[in-house]
Amino acid sequence: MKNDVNFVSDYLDATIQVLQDTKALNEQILSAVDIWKSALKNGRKVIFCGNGGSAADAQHLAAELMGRFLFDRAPMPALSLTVDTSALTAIGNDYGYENVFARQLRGIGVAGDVIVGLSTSGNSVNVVKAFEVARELGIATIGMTGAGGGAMAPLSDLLLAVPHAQTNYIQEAHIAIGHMICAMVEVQLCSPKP
Ligand SMILES: O=C(CO)[C@@H](O)[C@H](O)[C@H](O)[C@H](O)COP(=O)(O)O
Ligand SMILES: [Zn+2]
Repeated sequence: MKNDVNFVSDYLDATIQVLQDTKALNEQILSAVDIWKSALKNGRKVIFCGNGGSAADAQHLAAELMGRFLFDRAPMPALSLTVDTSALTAIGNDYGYENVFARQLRGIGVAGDVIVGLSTSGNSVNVVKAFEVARELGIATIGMTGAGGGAMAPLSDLLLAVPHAQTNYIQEAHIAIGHMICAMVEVQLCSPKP
């Protein structure tokens, strides 16, 4: 790979292809915008979770809403369940890693919130368990996954399944989708501060 002169070009071609194929999710992405907007308009919040690179994406997207995306405006309530190392280690240690998101969601989630679970396989058990709790509490579930959606598919009110099977390419499409949703929610819900 070190001497593969085509690697960069081939990699980017593959990324571009996955992003092209992600256009097939147009309707679902617009539906996600409506779900986020409706939660935020009702004073509810957008909650994110995921593992590894998807944990980074979860935090990244929550920060776009709490901070700013394209322009200065009021903060939108959002958080990621991946950020509190004390909660993650205590819950992981005492109740098992599979419960790290579900237990936090049970603690802070209320009906009308929305949870966005990012998992390229769709099979990360801690995200699946969070979706089960969300269903119990009346929290809308948006799954951001790879092709098929795995175990999250039947638990997702809305599934954004990037049509690819390889984690890195799926993650690259996830962050593009997340950014698009943030942009549309911000423009449709907020006025720029004068
Ligand atoms: O970022 C990457 C790979 O690009 C890794 O950290 C990756 O997120 C981890 O292996 C995750 O545990 C994968 O979990 P998931 O996407 O199947 O839920
Ligand atoms: Zn990664």
